[in-house]
Amino acid sequence: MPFTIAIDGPAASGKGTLARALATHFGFAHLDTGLLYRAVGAMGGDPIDAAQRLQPSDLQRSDLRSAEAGQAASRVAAIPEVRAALLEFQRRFAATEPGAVLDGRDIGTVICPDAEVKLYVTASDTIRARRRALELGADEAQMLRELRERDARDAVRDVAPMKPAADAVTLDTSDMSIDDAIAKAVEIVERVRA
Ligand SMILES: Nc1ncnc2c1ncn2[C@@H]1O[C@H](COP(=O)(O)OP(=O)(O)O)[C@@H](O)[C@H]1O
Ligand SMILES: Nc1ccn([C@@H]2O[C@H](COP(=O)(O)OP(=O)(O)O)[C@@H](O)[C@H]2O)c(=O)n1
Repeated sequence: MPFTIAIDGPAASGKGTLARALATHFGFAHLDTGLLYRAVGAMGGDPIDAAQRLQPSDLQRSDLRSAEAGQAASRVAAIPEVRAALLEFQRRFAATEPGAVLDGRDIGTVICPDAEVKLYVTASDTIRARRRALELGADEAQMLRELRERDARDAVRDVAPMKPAADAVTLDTSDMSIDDAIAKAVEIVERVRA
């Protein structure tokens, strides 16, 4: 039986950091599902067509981490046909790996509703903006506006909106160092695996 860890939460809350650390700690495979939407947004043209033609090599583009790519991702992510085109790949990843960590917005609610562990990672928007500004070398106030706009769009869309699954454990990392957050996440997973 595969063991799946679902990690959701708003932009720059620390999902990817925790997902990578958990994958390393437990020897699991990791899928950053945001990259799929970022790649579709960056491909240009008709987003539905882009999602249907998406190849693993499209995820290797070097421009996917930018704030602009994040905004473009959030716009194409609201299109139901784009989400439908990406769903099977994500589910298959979780089902075929003996242990898998997926991070995104709808992993615990839509992609892997039966995941053994569901984390909803949050932090205050000002702290998230500061972290992302530091990461990208960008202006903090601009990052705050960008994150708020993207979170609002992700939370209100009709299909697979960003929200915690009913059975998710919320981890607020506002006052946690990266090491503290990783230790807490490992502890939550270990409690389930025991
Ligand atoms: N607990 C934390 N304390 C300080 N910085 C953090 C923490 N968690 C993550 N970061 C940093 O914040 C930025 C965003 O984290 P990331 O894991 O990419 O978030 P997400 O995947 O949710 O967008 C990265 O630069 C990361 O190193
Ligand atoms: N499972 C997912 C993952 C990302 N996304 C969309 O893709 C965008 C980029 O996601 P991301 O996880 O790479 O963004 P960050 O949280 O790293 O800033 C999000 O703002 C969402 O609109 C989604 O809708 N569903």
